[in-house]
Amino acid sequence: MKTDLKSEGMEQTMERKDSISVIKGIGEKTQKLFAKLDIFTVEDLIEHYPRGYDEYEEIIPVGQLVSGTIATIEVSIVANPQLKKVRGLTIFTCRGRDYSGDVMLTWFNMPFLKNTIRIGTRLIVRGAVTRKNQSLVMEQPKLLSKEEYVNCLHTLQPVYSLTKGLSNHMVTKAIQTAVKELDLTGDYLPSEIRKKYKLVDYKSAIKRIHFPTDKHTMLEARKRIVFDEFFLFSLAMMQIKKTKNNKKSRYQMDLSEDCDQLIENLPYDLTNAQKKVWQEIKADLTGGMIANRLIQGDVGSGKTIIAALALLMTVKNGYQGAIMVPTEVLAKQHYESLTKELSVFGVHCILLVGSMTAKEKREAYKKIQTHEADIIVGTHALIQEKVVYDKLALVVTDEQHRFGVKQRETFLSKGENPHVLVMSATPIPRTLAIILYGDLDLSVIDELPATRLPIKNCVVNESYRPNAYRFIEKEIKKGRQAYVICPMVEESETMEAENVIDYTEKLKQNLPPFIVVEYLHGKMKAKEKNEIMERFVRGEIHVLVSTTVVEVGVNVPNATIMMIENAERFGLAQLHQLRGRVGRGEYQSYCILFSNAEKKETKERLDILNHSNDGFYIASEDLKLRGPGDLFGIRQSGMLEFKMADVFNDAEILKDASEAAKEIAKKDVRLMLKKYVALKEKLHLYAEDIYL
Ligand SMILES: Nc1ncnc2c1ncn2[C@@H]1O[C@H](COP(=O)(O)OP(=O)(O)OP(=O)(O)O)[C@@H](O)[C@H]1O
Repeated sequence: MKTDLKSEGMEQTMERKDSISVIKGIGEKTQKLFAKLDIFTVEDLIEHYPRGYDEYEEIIPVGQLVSGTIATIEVSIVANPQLKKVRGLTIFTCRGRDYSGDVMLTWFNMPFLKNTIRIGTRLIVRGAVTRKNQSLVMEQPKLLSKEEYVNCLHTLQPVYSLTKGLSNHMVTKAIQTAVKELDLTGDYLPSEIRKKYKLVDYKSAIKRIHFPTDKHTMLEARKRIVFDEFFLFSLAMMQIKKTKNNKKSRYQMDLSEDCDQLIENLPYDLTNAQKKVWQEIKADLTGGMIANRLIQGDVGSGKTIIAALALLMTVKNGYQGAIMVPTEVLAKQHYESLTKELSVFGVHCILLVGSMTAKEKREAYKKIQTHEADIIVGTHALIQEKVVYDKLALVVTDEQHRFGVKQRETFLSKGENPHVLVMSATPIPRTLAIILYGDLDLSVIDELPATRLPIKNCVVNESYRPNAYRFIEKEIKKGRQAYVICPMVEESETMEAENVIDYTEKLKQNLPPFIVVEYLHGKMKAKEKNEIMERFVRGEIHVLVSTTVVEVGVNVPNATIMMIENAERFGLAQLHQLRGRVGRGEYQSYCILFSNAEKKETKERLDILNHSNDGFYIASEDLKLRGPGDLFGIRQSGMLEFKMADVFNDAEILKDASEAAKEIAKKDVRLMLKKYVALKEKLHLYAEDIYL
């Protein structure tokens, strides 16, 4: 019926949940384009916030145009425009002039302009200025009517994320219509919270974030939106914690002497931090409630043995356990170390990864279903539909930030509410972790094994290269191994692969022939990667040249050198992760950071790594220097994806929002009170978005 109303031009009220097709001008084709941006409903559309703003400037004389800037000019067309066709592209060119000079104006694929732009036409145009063959050019400038120009002057024009075929103008127009026609009154955020935290109402926030009159109103709108994102997130986490975590577990366990025996068998003593965390986990598993715990610990702090202990306890209680990791290389490694450590206790581990043959997989499924397998180690393959577990009581996920909440949830649905341990080496401060992982209890391994020698670091330039090669040679002669992280190539994985191969060849020429050098890159098949990694683990490869695929979690304690090319191109947290691949054993380890960058800031940044081996410290320093950026890889996480909020930059708002959520949760976590009806509905939609 809605379409009829639209065609008849009758008054209609748009609903947030309506498809965007109710908006005038959005046909099937445009709808598909919006879908590429994950915009399906009117609500999605109004929550497609600008990624920035364009500030329109005063008209300037052509004589003042500077190449590389954006400017607005008013010119007369002084020669007959030209319309050319070049390889299917129509190019419309004309010469504009004002009292101070000439500029060429060019438009692509807009042949119809010839009907409106002729010799003598006066135009106001805005666009990027470049210089081509000595003349100034504006390509594809925006044509503005006098009225538009006056309206836009000194305002902030929204700039949106787009997709091919969808222009900023189209998105702006659609949002303008939605904001006009949608009833935005009726704020879901309780008024007492708005008052307490000095937040503008929802309607103003939406209007002003898209079409702000000035910076101040935009910032006010932004504050409200960021607050909402954090608030809904925190409240959702609190609900989960209340409803899911406070449930009785059907897998209440007893302590097992075998765990003590495993600790006895280790060639080292657990650190106090490891002991403390193990106590916490034992209390969880024997406590009768479903455990959901995040184990946070710096690289190399020894999280794996904690996972092994928990899995052993699970198996000794007659249940199955699973551990899911982000890469096959890592899965294989965990599989091998668990098999080695646990087979003496009669535990049967199996591996399940994507690269296995259909037959191998079928066998694995069978072993899982019949409980012949006690512990299943694998990648995403573990959550395939075909996998049927038998009494899956514990799920360990490694490096949680690589998995979204959705994947975690799918995994959970495989068992009957198993206990969950999430291992993370992401160095976020405890205060922040408590909020962001609000649905999990938190344990921190804040101590490295005492036997570890601190890694020796150096930041060097090209002139040090021969020394670096000799140093690698010396270490290898002592029986050690080295990682070399290749310069980054951003264009494509294929180019990256070629680059690694070329680089390896060059490196071989610079090292004596007895040194075995191999490479690893993202384009290689999982099987090939595994083979290389296995040979490296066995010590058959001395130097492993790699892209950052080695970053996550591999453990080869015999490797003592990490040499990183173009270190300035990496974030500090990533460099810290890479460096964490060495210094994992009893030998003195070294990290050589190559950088030819001259910039003072770059040097300062790398210097932080040079002087500290503490992930938390490095992260906080990097934050000060660079701002949040993608520092912790947190943006990749499904869980911490906010449309506008930034967990680091907006930490203050995050604190307030979580406080506000706590206040409500304390009184009425399920939002049963009448005054929370709108909030409940909003939260429901939000939660659907992040969990389903
Ligand atoms: N208490 C300890 N004393 C000495 N060595 C230990 C101790 N705990 C673990 N290790 C060893 O330290 C190395 C690193 O441990 P592990 O692989 O568990 O680190 P991790 O915390 O998972 O680090 P990452 O996040 O980098 O993967 C392993 O070789 C492990 O055997």
